[in-house]
Amino acid sequence: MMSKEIKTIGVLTSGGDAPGMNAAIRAVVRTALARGKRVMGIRKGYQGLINGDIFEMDARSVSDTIQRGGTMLYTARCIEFLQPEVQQRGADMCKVFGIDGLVVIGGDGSFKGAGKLANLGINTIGIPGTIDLDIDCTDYTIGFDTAVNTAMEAIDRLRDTSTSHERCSVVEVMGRDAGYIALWCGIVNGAEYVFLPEVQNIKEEELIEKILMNRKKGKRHNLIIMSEGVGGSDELAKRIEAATGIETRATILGHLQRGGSPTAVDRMHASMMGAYAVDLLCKGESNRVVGFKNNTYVDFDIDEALAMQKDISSRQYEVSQMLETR
Ligand SMILES: Nc1ncnc2c1ncn2[C@@H]1O[C@H](COP(=O)(O)OP(=O)(O)OP(=O)(O)O)[C@@H](O)[C@H]1O
Ligand SMILES: O=P(O)(O)OC[C@H]1O[C@](O)(CO)[C@@H](O)[C@@H]1O
Ligand SMILES: [Mg+2]
Repeated sequence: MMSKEIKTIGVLTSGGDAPGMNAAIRAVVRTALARGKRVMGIRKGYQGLINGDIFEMDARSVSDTIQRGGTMLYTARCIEFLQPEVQQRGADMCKVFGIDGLVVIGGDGSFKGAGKLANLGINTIGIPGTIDLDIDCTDYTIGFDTAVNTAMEAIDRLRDTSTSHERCSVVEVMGRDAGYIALWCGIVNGAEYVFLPEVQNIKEEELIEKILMNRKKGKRHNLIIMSEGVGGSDELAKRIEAATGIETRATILGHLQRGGSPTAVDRMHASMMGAYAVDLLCKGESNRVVGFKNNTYVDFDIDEALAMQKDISSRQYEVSQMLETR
């Protein structure tokens, strides 16, 4: 059977924003126009889709956006979209606006929504846009590089003040279920200890012991990095201070990690993935997620991609432990 020819491509961003989403939107819009398609921008993720917050885009709509953080299409976590009747409303709204192909830029939750629309007859393609790096079918997710560099620079600054006061710092970085930002910062900021949601055997006594040993060795500063998913940085700081007598401060970096101008790495992956997604739609594909594996752009069935479970790199974790102060 001949696959239907896509005439109008919609694009939306969903879930947490990520630096590089604008570069991905720009690539979708300009590639689609280059392939002779109409493009419709959908504001506020699935919320805007069901509300019909949809407008036509041209090449100029994405001018001066490649260097900007956030998403020019806005984003949302639309809880209603978990309901089948609301998903049907989304598919109907696509038809009202003539959208027969849809690119969804977001994380794993957003891909579940895209899968539902694909089952309702809208050709959909997902592009991994999340600072969390928590999608297994791809080695890269748009936003991670910018976010981890932002966290690294912030932690370098904390080290200056912490060392001057001979304090211990507990820093909480983003990652609800995923420890990638924490693990990377553990290595690139030279932390004494990292707490990750993927590693359950937290040994607080070992950490206290290490801080006391470090003080004996003349070390003036200790850095402990914790993923948001582990949580409790304030309480941990209080327990460390009580057990060691060393002044300890907790800092939660929070949403500042999601903002800022995207790095070259993010702009490049976003541009390549955006173009790849449109080409998949032009080939009649649907229910696919774009990935970057072994230095090549690839695509996977959404359901297969969602069934894959991403774990942290055991080698990176091993190296982070080896490089801690001994
Ligand atoms: N099971 C589902 N069925 C339909 N839609 C879903 C489903 N799960 C999530 N979505 C839609 O996708 C949106 C974004 O999902 P979620 O909040 O999990 O973020 P995400 O895309 O995983 O991104 P990130 O984790 O980086 O913030 C949800 O608010 C909802 O609109
Ligand atoms: O912006 P919100 O809704 O507070 O979500 C925060 C979550 O989003 C993420 O930043 C991913 O987008 C997670 O690291 C974090 O747990
Ligand atoms: Mg997610």
